[in-house]
Amino acid sequence: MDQIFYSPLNGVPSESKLATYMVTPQSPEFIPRLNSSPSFYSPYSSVIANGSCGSNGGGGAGGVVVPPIVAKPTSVLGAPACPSTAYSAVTPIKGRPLIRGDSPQSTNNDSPRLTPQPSPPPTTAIHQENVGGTTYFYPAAAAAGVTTTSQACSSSSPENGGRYGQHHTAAAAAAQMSLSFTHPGHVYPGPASSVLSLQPKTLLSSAFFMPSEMRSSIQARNAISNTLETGGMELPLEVDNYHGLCPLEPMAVNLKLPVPASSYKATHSNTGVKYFLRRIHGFRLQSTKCMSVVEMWKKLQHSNVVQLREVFTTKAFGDHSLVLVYDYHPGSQTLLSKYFTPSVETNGYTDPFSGEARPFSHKSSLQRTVNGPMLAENEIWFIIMQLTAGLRAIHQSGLACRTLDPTKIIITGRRVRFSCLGISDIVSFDPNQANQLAVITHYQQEDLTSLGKLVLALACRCLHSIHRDQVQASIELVARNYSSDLRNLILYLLTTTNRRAVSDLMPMIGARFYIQLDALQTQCDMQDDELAKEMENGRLYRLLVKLGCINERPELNMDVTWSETGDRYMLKLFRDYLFHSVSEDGRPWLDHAHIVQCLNKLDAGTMEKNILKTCS
Ligand SMILES: Nc1ncnc2c1ncn2[C@@H]1O[C@H](COP(=O)(O)OP(=O)(O)OP(=O)(O)O)[C@@H](O)[C@H]1O
Repeated sequence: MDQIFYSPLNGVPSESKLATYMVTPQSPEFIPRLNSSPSFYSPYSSVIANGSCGSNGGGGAGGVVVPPIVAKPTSVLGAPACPSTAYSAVTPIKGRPLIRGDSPQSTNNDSPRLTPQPSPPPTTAIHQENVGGTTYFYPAAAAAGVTTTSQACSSSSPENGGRYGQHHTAAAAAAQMSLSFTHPGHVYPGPASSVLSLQPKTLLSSAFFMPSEMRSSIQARNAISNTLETGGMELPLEVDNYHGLCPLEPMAVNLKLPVPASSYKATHSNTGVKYFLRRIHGFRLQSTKCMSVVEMWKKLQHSNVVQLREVFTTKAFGDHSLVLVYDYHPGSQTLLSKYFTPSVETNGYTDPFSGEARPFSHKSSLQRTVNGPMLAENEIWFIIMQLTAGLRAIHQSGLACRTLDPTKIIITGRRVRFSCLGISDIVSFDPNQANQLAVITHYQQEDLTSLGKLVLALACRCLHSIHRDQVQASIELVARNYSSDLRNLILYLLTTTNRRAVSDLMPMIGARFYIQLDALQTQCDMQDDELAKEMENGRLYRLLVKLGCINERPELNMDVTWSETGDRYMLKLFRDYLFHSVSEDGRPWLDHAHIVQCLNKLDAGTMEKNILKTCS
């Protein structure tokens, strides 16, 4: 529970138990107030009417309106003339299904449920009433409202021939035109029209929850992040400040790094945050001078770079190991596994006209790849843009990537990141090197050549395409299938006679940049909308937690401060109104919109009244 304390502002008497659970419209948080004076910004006035004896002409059910805030508990618990203890919030089920753009209210035109009404100005005048030993507090304005509503109630009583519940409630709603949500901003207003057109066909569930693809992808990432599979490897329980090591690759040998290495996911022992550890096997740090380079890498923050967090040496693995700690991005794939791994035959059928099986194929050997179809040009440019963005940040920091290889670039969803940066700088650090800058410039040029090879391999969807004797054929393939801009970019990067710079690639990307920017911003809009939805869901969840903690505590021996008696009994009635409503013929009446709407009203502290009928 959130421990938020407010200074007293209005005049609700401190004896009120309700004050303990008051939710302020300004900040609808649970306010535990033990041994402190009450502190409310404005009167809490969520109204729950209790069931009471009575009958109507229609179905033998009856109801009364009780004062706002609290009701007389004995009218339910000890109603002598009403043997039935069952009560129900009668709500018609005549509504049509909720469709996009509908508010839950609009589905039931003849529903007795109350519509949000304009709220009265905050008042500090409190009306106090003692009924049967229980003291009730409500704002003076509400007290007047009660009178009005009670009068409306009697005028539509069964004796007057009205259908008591519905007519009465409608009258109550009419009598409270001046009441409303104090904070209409606390309700998800539905998607913006700009987002609506981007979403797949509306499902009712999407009105409340995120799309199932988004949920399953987040769930998959979380599952990967939480896994503790060690793959049968004997690993130390703790390595420096990290525990829960899980290997991320079966073999402890890394082919693309200058030294044997292995990678793990691990949890930081103090913070519980997960990190990616790259262990360099059997490595002794010769000189601490290389720590200056480590510091430079640690400072480099970019959305296309996996950030280096720290470097330490350890003997926990039984040897002298160097461990580099990076940010962990669950669900990542290397570019190699995503784009250069042979696709699996799904049905056992092999196309006899593909690959080497067709010797006189018009296809070149480059095209006879089983890595999947050639990529759409936009996808290649999307990768180029992210790689050049990351590379630009690296080079501008006076560093070089040095491991620009498909196994050392990871892709998470649509995000591409350089991974394992700084390893080459540490393991091949030469303290005697006089001109470090000249060396870096050389490595930066090598980065650009490697980038050219990678783009060529991506365009041909084949790693063989960058072999010396294949390069010419590969570039012809690119010229045939893609724009001249892509071909020119590759040629520029592979022409090692000129001094190249990553910033020169920007004009070649040109207006494609705007396409990608548009795609990203559209994605941001959609995610923003989902966030708004989930924010409201989180608020409702907290509210339910609070209700759940208070409701149904018979073990507290009918203590008046608990829910079986006294003020908190109203919360139990409200819970039943939320979840246990039945239709007029006694069938369970389940409506998500009703629950959401009622919780929102509770949270906002509306002055509305609901009728609960006792079943005869
Ligand atoms: N920062 C990271 N967060 C999460 N997973 C990562 C991260 N960096 C790499 N990985 C994943 O860890 C696994 C191992 O990475 P590694 O760089 O060793 O790739 P590799 O293909 O095994 O390379 P090599 O052939 O050189 O061993 C890969 O599946 C990669 O997707």
